[in-house]
Amino acid sequence: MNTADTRGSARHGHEAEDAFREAITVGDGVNATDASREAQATGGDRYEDPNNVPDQGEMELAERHALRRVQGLSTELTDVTEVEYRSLRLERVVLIGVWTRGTQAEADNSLVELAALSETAGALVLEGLTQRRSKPDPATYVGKGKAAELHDIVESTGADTVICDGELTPGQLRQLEDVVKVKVIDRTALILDIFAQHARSSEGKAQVELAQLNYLLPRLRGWGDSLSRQAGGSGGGSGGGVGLRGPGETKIETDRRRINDKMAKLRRQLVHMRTAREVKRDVRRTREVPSVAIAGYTNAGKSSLLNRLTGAGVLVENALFATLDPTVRQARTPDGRGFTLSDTVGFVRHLPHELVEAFRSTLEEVADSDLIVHVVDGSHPDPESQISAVRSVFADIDAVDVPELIVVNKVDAADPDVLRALRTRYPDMVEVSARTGKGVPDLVEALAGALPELAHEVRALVPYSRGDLVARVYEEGRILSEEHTAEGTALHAFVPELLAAKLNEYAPSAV
Ligand SMILES: Nc1nc2c(ncn2[C@@H]2O[C@H](COP(=O)(O)OP(=O)(O)OP(=O)(O)O)[C@@H](O)[C@H]2O)c(=O)[nH]1
Ligand SMILES: [Mg+2]
Repeated sequence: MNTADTRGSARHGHEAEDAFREAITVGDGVNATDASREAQATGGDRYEDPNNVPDQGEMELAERHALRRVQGLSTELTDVTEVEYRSLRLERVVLIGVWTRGTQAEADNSLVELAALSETAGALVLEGLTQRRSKPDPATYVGKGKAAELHDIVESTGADTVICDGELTPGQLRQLEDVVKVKVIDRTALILDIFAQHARSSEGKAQVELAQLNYLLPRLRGWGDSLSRQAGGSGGGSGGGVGLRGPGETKIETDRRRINDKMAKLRRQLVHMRTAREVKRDVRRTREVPSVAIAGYTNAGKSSLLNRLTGAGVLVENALFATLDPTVRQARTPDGRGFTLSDTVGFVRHLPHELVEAFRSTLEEVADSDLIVHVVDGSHPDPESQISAVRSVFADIDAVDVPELIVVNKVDAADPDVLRALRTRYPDMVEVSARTGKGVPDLVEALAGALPELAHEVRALVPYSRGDLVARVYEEGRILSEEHTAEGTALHAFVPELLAAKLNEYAPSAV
């Protein structure tokens, strides 16, 4: 379709003065399936500082790019049965982003990511549009004239939902809906929806539902009056479509107090679940086996890497947020030292704060670990922006003191220039491909080297009745020598503190 230019120049009289700073970009015909997802990039942090007005030159340049289509955004359907299947349960969506700063490429990349998120949620992406503005319109997010254009696009494509690339106020959602006449959801609701679909454990489901209710509460009034929203299934079902799964309209109709009651109940349940998980973790702690958390941007290949390292059989999917429930696996260094490796939920730019709050206890496992393996998608055009998004979550959950090992994955598909830039920036990084296995031995070595030091060197003669202690030295320590004598096992080893104290009972005069 090449109607972009005509759409772009269709200015509305009342906003003529805004004309130069409102350039709407229209995207279509783009495939946000595998190819573009692999090519996706992350844009700048566009909503963090709405007062940061880009300079005039940038804006003028933007004007020249008016009505640029963002390529690669619409869902490609490969066969007819897929079309039928999707039309039953998927929504047809138009994406819209307000681009306040950064480059055109960043703005486009951000919309590509939004398309990937939308598809992960099960939507069919018809168009992607960005508008250049100094800040989002306080009433309708995009400017009034552009909202009217958006309405025309929605009508001509037959879309039933508009997804905005930001967090909108309840008022903005309602007013934009009034103009475009279809359901409008924002990035936060979209991410919550994906989490609702993917949560498996009861803790994960409770966390997501709490986050959804928290999001819903201030929006109760704005939603559901002018448009008839489908009722969502309760508790993370799949009934309501994008943005409406989970609490859904049944809850909208109930009063705030019931929602608050429900939230209080969920919080209580979560405290119990958390206690159970902490007990398990404490058991691991007393064994003094170091814990390594695999963290990183969503789709970076964390689960693939865990599988590669341990053969764990963890779900790998080219979808965002495939993993929501932490998986813990046992692993061993080449010299036999045991440690745990845990897979975690992926991070994303502007992770809704409701979710960071809800997932705090899960994320705290990252903060409590002895080492963070920060997996980076080397095949992404702009991995640095993903690294900084992930690090800002580390800061949120107080994980900044945990040693971090940067592991650049997907080197088989990475651009050599991108890798070169990363190497300069992170000289200690390890390069791997979970797919081909390349670099994995280096990673294992780097991991072994980065585990906390075994500070205690002990010599002990452990009686054969205490075979359990010898087993623990195998598990938690590093054995330098071992000899079976008449009185017991003579050991010379490096071990962690608690174990050293126990072994000292059998040391050292006899050795
Ligand atoms: N080319 C290439 N693709 C990879 C590699 N590692 C993983 N992938 C692909 O990247 C996609 C995401 O992999 P996952 O392991 O699910 O990523 P994740 O980080 O666990 O993702 P979430 O759990 O969704 O946050 C899948 O399609 C993998 O097949 C690699 O080394 N090279
Ligand atoms: Mg995963």
